[in-house]
Amino acid sequence: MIQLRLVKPSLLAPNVFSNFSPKPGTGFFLPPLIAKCKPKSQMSSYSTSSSSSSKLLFRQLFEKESSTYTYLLADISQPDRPALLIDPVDKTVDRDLNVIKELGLKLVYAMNTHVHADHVTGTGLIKSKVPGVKSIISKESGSKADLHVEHGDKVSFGDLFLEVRATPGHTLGCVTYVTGDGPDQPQPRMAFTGDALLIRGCGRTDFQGGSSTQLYKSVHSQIFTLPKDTLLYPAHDYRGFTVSTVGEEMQYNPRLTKDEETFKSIMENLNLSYPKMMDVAVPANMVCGMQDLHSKA
Ligand SMILES: N[C@@H](CCC(=O)N[C@@H](CSS)C(=O)NCC(=O)O)C(=O)O
Repeated sequence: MIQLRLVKPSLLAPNVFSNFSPKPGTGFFLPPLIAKCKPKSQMSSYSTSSSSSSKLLFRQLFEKESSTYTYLLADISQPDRPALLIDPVDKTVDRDLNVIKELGLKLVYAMNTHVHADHVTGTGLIKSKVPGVKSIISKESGSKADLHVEHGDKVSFGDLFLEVRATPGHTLGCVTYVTGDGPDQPQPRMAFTGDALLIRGCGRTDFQGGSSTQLYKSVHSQIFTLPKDTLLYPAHDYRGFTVSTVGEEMQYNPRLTKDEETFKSIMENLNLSYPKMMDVAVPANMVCGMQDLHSKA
């Protein structure tokens, strides 16, 4: 297995938006499937067709109580068909694990885009049911997990990989996972935006270290700089949308197409009530769904 070089986390610039590339510094080695990469900004024409790669198996799964999307990705060109889940929900873990079994996949990672406030992550349950699966969340989230990622890291599964882009604003530790840029990676690219960017909307910024200024800057610098045909897959949708593109949201997003001051005013006046599950979900998600295990320890 190839060992990939990492930049020491402490050497990364605190403001990732002024300079996307990780700063050069002393390298060290971490678990081999997570490494630093340097994304390229590209522009191209866009369409709404789905992404294709002979290697990628992709499923979008839905949990209806919290209107959450969970994403399953696997490299089916590999004999062991390594797979990962992005934003699994505790209530739908059995369904998701059953699909993984039916498709003959080997689940390697259960990842979160951020500390969710409206539902409990499925990561903890998955780990208790499938030995060997590693939980992943951003270091910036302050949450406990097996592996912590930072802006610029790369999460590999088989020949495919996801690039980590910091997209704070909904919470401080929000990240967007973007499929790789390169030969054999899915085209168009796919971005799993968590609650940073929703289809024709965005995540609220009124709790958990949220900031409308940060959200505006991070979406513009880390998502809207992706190729326009990049497919956008959010963590939630409340109106029945399933997918969008960078080009579409740059043109039609009713919040993020505005100037920064107007955006801030929109966000200050959303008047949303707090998520019903917030008091249960946040503490559980700060330990990546391992609350029962930790309380018994
Ligand atoms: N009613 C739901 C919570 C709805 C909500 O607040 N959604 C969040 C993402 S989950 S924390 C959000 O950012 N919404 C933005 C928007 O514009 O709707 C519940 O009680 O769980």
